[in-house]
Amino acid sequence: MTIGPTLMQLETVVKDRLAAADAGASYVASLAAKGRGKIAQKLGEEAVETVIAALTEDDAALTGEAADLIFHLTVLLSERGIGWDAVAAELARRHGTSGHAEKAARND
Ligand SMILES: N=c1c2ncn([C@@H]3O[C@H](COP(=O)(O)OP(=O)(O)OP(=O)(O)O)[C@@H](O)[C@H]3O)c2ncn1[C@@H]1O[C@H](COP(=O)(O)O)[C@@H](O)[C@H]1O
Repeated sequence: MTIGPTLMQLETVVKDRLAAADAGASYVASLAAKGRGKIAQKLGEEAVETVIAALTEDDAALTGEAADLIFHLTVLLSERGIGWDAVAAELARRHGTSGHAEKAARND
């Protein structure tokens, strides 16, 4: 199992749900209907849960929280119109650049 195709499949489904006129039984559509702030809030909650799992829980729990985190990040990026291809391009641009050099380039 590789992450790339899985993320692209998820992104396709998420974009489809975001475009749906009727939220119906879709979690993605119902979350998006509450607004970008709510999606961002959920992402933040999942990030905290991931950190807690990393520090206090087993590998299975951490893996589950990581999946929740990436799912909600996919929803937020898609709602902003940003695809995983753009994130992949940014990571590829950084590849071979040391983290310190990258930080200096961003001047932070
Ligand atoms: N990967 C996921 C996924 N991961 C987590 N979740 C949902 O994310 C929600 C938030 O998790 P929480 O632990 O915070 O649970 P909660 O207390 O019910 O959430 P809130 O009431 O606080 O919003 C849960 O309802 C999970 O079911 C997901 N819902 C959907 N997907 C994918 O998105 C696709 C589209 O889903 P629908 O929009 O439901 O058709 C699906 O086919 C899946 O591939």
